Amino acid sequence: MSDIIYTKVDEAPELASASFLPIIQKFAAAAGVTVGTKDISLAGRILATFPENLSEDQRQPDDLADLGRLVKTAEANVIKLPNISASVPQLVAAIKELQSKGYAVPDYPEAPATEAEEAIRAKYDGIKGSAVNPVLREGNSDRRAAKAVKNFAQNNPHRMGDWSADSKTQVSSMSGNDFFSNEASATLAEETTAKIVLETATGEIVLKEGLSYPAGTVVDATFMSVAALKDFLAAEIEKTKADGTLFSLHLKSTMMKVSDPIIFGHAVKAFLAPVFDAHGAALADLGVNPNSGLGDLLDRVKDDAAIMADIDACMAARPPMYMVDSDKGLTNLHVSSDVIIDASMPALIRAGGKGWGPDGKEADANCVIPDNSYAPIYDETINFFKENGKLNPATAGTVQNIGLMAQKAEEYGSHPTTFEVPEAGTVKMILADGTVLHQHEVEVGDIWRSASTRKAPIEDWVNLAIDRQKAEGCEAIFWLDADRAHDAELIAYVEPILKARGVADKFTIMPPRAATRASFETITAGNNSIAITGNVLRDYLTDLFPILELATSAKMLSIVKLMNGGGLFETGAGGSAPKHVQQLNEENHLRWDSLGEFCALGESLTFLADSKNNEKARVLGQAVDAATQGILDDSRSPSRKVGEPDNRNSHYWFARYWAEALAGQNSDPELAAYFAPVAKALAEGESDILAELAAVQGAPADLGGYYRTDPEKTAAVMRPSATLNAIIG
Ligand SMILES: NC(=O)C1=CN([C@@H]2O[C@H](COP(=O)(O)OP(=O)(O)OC[C@H]3O[C@@H](n4cnc5c(N)ncnc54)[C@H](OP(=O)(O)O)[C@@H]3O)[C@@H](O)[C@H]2O)C=CC1
Ligand SMILES: O=C(O)CCC(=O)C(=O)O
Ligand SMILES: [Mg+2]
Repeated sequence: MSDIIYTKVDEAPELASASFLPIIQKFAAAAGVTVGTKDISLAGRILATFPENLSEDQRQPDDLADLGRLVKTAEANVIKLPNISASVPQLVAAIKELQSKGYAVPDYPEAPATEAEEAIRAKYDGIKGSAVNPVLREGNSDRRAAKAVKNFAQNNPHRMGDWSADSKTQVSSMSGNDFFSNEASATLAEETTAKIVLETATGEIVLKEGLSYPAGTVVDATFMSVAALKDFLAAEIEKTKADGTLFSLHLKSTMMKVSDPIIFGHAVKAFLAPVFDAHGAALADLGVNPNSGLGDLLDRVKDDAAIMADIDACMAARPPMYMVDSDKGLTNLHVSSDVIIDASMPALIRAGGKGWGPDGKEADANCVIPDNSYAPIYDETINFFKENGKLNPATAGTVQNIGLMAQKAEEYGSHPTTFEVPEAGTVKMILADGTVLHQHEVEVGDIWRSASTRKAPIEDWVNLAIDRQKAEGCEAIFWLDADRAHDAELIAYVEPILKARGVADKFTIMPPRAATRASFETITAGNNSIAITGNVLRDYLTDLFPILELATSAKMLSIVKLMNGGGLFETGAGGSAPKHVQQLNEENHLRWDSLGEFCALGESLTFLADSKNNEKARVLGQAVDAATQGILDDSRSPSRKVGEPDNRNSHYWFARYWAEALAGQNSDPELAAYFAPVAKALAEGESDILAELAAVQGAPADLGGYYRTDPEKTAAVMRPSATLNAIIG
């Protein structure tokens, strides 16, 4: 096993790796540190799942499973780049591409009819959505901006849209009968197994059995009423029209891969209600599944003039929609993974509450977030900016995050226990001894789910928060609502630990809405705060605050201290930025910023030094930090525009600063001697290297694929400088 594992992923970060990883491997080798890769890309995971469909030489090992085992050991030292959490359209596209390349993987069965198809569908459902992060996250999350990054953002504030008090932008959520209001929660006194059944007028359907929970697990159950959801969506469409704003829907269909695509599908149906009323049977015959989005629907009905005419008439009568890409006519409802709440809401807020309309112009938006569990943080953020104007990144303090995440905590681990209710009845969660832990009366189509959170992760999270508060000495808030069932169970864990460690006075506990306001007040005054949150708010806040403070979450330090002693270093909090690949394909410019990778690499090397007493790794890590500082100080980050320095240029500068720092240090003369000529060659090659990098920009770039690019073509595109390649080898 290599000392450090660098994950192979998809899209922009993977392209960046084609340029950056050879540099890392060369520098690490000089210190005897090995850096290997594991393939967790969408295409790689598909291939690893269907060995029986592939020839011997096409097969590939299940690297995700290997990594899943590794992160449960003290040996783990993994740099995890953002990967695709695939929606069905993305999954289908990846399958098509693999098939076209000669990999005989099966089609995705949209409507499985046989047992064999059911089995294939079950395998693909395991690959779908957020299927990687939950496997690797065997620890809680510590995300913050490194000091150097925050200082840089304050000294070089990004542009922010103005907020005005009369902005019509607002957040709209259900008035009840949602996951938030129906939640029940209990902490299990003893270890137990459990099953989930649906009792109907005619009998009992077992939804799930064989669940097992250790003592101390917090087990929740809740449901969203589909009738209430439908009424809400219909009313919001009317309200948006009356207000003259854009209709926008913000969900997390990737991480909430069972519940949110269903909610998304209801929105598609609500928006096109007259069309579904008039053509329901025809649409079903064409294989339309509203959960797959408007894009898929239009593709299936495009040859039916009558349906198309009714769609056009319906759209004309509806409020304008918030657009993903107005030039291409891609709406909010085209693909469920195109608008992901953690990125979409902060982007809209950063823009002064503006979204893009179908006319390509900015407008105020009605932000529809059906469930009330977490919507209040966005509502309160918007209220705060309407009252106080936009945040000033030059003077604002920072909000760090300590997130409860380990072992599939909370909603993000709830997929195996989420159900679209097949018949009206009572859902019961029944423990081994017959106790009914939770029960709900439900109707057909209601979305019922149970989430669980284990004791060890909760305790680890509280202790991590205590350590981090001690290190920072700043305000620290547990974002927990004593009036919410689940949060009340967590508070029962939190308070005794704080008391026992004598630090209760250092922390406050506040519901998310109040915590949002308090945190904005704190950072507006130039001070810092630590948000200690559950898993969903971890995800949301580590985009919200960074996007407002630093312009992007890609620059965040994201450390997962694994519970069994290993380290997982996630790069940034951002995703894989598909738009960046498109730009590279069209004009050979990659605007991806690898700052997250730089930060993670420094942490990973320092962790290696500490865990394996590897002093050479420490020297490498310290030099990485110096190189990262150099990138910031000298503004060597990629530009967004073709013809200007891009991701590849930033890697050249990183290599150069890294080599110079290693050559200039005196803790390890051997490393200094090795890197002196490297640094010299990089400096002397500067004008040639920059010219070679600049020469390729402007023309289209061929990567030989999207989900599975051709390694040679990719290397040719991402490493176009012969001079640099000769130095790196
Ligand atoms: N940890 C993980 O594995 C994660 C994976 N994802 C996956 O990523 C994909 C895209 O998700 P999306 O919601 O669009 O979020 P992204 O974070 O990919 O993108 C949002 C925007 O942030 C900017 N951005 C993000 N990272 C960088 C970077 N390193 N350098 C420069 N700019 C950056 C880009 O803005 P601009 O275009 O203006 O330059 C981008 O369009 C999905 O498949 C999703 O599932 C998403 C989040 C986390
Ligand atoms: O796993 C995913 O799909 C996204 C993860 C994410 O957004 C995050 O952890 O911030
Ligand atoms: Mg996120």
